[in-house]
Amino acid sequence: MRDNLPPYDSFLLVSFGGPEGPDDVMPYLENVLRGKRVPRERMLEVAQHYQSFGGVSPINEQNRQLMAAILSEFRQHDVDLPVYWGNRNWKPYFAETLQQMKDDGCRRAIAFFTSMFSCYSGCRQYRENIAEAQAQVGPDAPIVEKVRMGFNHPHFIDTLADSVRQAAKSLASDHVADTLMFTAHSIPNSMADNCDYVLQLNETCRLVAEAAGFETWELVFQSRSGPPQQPWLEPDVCDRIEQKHRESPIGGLVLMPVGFVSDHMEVLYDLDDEAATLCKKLGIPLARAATPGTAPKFVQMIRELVQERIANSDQRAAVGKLGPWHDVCPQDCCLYTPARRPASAGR
Ligand SMILES: C=CC1=C(C)c2cc3[nH]c(cc4nc(cc5[nH]c(cc1n2)c(C)c5CCC(=O)O)C(CCC(=O)O)=C4C)c(C)c3C=C
Ligand SMILES: [Fe+2]
Ligand SMILES: [Fe+2]
Repeated sequence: MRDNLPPYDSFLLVSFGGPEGPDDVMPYLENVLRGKRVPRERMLEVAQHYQSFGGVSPINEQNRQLMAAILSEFRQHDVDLPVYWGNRNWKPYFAETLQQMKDDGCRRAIAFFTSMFSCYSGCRQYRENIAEAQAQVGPDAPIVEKVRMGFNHPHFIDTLADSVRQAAKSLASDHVADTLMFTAHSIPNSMADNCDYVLQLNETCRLVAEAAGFETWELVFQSRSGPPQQPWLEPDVCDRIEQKHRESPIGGLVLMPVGFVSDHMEVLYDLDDEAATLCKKLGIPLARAATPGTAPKFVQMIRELVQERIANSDQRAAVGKLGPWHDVCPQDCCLYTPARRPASAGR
């Protein structure tokens, strides 16, 4: 069956999407939270975060810039694929992008998801979304195959380590960066139980800390949205900063948003506003490390993940203990209870 597949003829950037004006905020959040157990008060609270930035999330502009950087990287390295972009929660939605790709004659795409760690939200849900979009477009919809997770790719580790070193340096003139905390999106424990999210995050943090010259580090979580009675991954970033500072005063804190590839609203609000306000109150010097954005090594990683897939190469760059992650997700990959429809298309 795989032997009869058409050659790869396109690249698809798969992302989350964000509102582009005040009227978009509520419909966007309704999309994000569909099927999720999140109290309405939390939804309204998050709506205020977006409204305080004029209702515009920077994520879409960041993805446009990432697309341009990927296209330029492809051109410089003879990767002859057109670049497309689709989102789960805002325009351009996957169905319109796949329709456009079909109209342009694309039959088989390689996809990069803007999630570096495996969980329902960052892996399986995207594959389900793509399968639904393919069903809408019809039998000639392009096949979509994702590249493997890049959490332990050497260029990703280098990108984050550069960023941690840079942040530590920005503190160094009058304060010593003695504390390194990595933050990732909290998820329900019941979601974390069925995937390798925490395993992969710990491995990335360990590798980045080592490369950046930190002997100790901690992984903490942010942007929790569940009801109080539902256990989500902890500790929360602000709780942990406060607790750690009480145990032994922090001389200088580097916060690295390891779980996010660009400075979107959850980074700007939960870290640059909330965590920064807390640090100011406690007198803790803080440097927030930059997310990858369009960093050249990050874009190079995306290009190399695409090339290894096209070449069907057995050379798979990966550092650390876990080895290169799977190209094709197994049937039960990143399941989330209550059980959902199997994601059989959008491999
Ligand atoms: C049950 C899990 C999650 C809920 C509920 C949730 C609510 C929620 N999320 C955002 C905005 C963003 N989330 C992003 C990433 C992200 N979200 C979850 C899980 C839940 N979010 C995970 C595991 C992740 C990381 C993996 C991924 O899908 O990317 C992002 C960043 C997306 C990106 O491409 O960088 C945003 C933005 C809101 C507003 C929200 C509602 C309260
Ligand atoms: Fe989220
Ligand atoms: Fe997966």
